[in-house]
Amino acid sequence: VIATRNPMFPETTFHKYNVTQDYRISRNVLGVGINGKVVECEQRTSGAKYALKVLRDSVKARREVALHKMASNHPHIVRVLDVYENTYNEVACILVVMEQMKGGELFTRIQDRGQLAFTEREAAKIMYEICSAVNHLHSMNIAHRDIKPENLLYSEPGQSGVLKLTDFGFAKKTDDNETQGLNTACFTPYYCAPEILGTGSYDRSCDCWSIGVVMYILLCGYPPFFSEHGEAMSPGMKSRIKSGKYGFPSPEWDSVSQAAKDLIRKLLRTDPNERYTIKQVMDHKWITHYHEVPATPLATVGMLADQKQQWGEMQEEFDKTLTAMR
Ligand SMILES: c1cc2nc(N[C@H]3CCCNC3)c3c(n2n1)NCC3
Repeated sequence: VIATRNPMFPETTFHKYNVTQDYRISRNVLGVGINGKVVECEQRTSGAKYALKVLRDSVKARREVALHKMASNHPHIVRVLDVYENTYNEVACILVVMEQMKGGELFTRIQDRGQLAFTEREAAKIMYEICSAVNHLHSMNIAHRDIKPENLLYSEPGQSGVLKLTDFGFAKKTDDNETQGLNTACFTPYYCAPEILGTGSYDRSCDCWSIGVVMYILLCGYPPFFSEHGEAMSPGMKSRIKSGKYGFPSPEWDSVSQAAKDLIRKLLRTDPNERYTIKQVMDHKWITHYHEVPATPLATVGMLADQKQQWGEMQEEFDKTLTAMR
């Protein structure tokens, strides 16, 4: 069957025939996102298991799928195998077949380590993997804009698992079209104020903020910004984020390296223009020389277990801040 060309995203072709011709869809729901659910499916020819995401057809769904598929040929981004445009109970749907992530979420994996200490060097390796995925996206002018713990999954349980980024529901192209428009012959950009030219990099900078928050949680087991008594996005929390108020409290941060704290300071800058770009992160020795980072045991495993009941609130606050930044 020939996959037809899709005018919306010329480089992405969606199969028009029914996904059930190629895959048996199981009832086993793997996960639920705000823009669709993920169920297990089995490829009929090979019997191999995959993850299927069902989205109602829309411009937003097509953008998500096109950007994810464009970016998915990276070792730390969930691979997209096939995309279908089907009608399902008379509703137009987009169905994405992806590799199935069977190793659970990043922080669940760390929490379940029990007695085996989680070290700063392991945190640095994890950050290197996440940053390489983000570097790949930003070099394609794609901003993910939803980098958070539940979108960082392991491919397999146990040591063979590879950490990957998923969920492109908020991703967007950042080569901002107005600059393209302004590059036409009649316009001489060098007289133009910077804010007119735009750099389209504000979206990318929210990915670097997320990286800073994930790195902070990896190193201590709790988030840098939290509201008093857990109410969602309290005024105090909003001003703290704007003021960038957070610390490296004793004793859990005392043994963390200066290089790690330096990188966090560069990522959790409230002014997006001052915040490190992913290029600068990939030049930071704590990331590129992660194998030389001290293997100091961290308080993370114990703290994640103690903060278990606050974890849901932390995720909600992460979401509220991402929403505010997008
Ligand atoms: C590929 C994609 C995917 N997404 C998943 N879950 C999503 C749900 C929405 C938030 N992000 C993660 C799960 C998976 N997979 N596998 N396996 C278990 C759960």
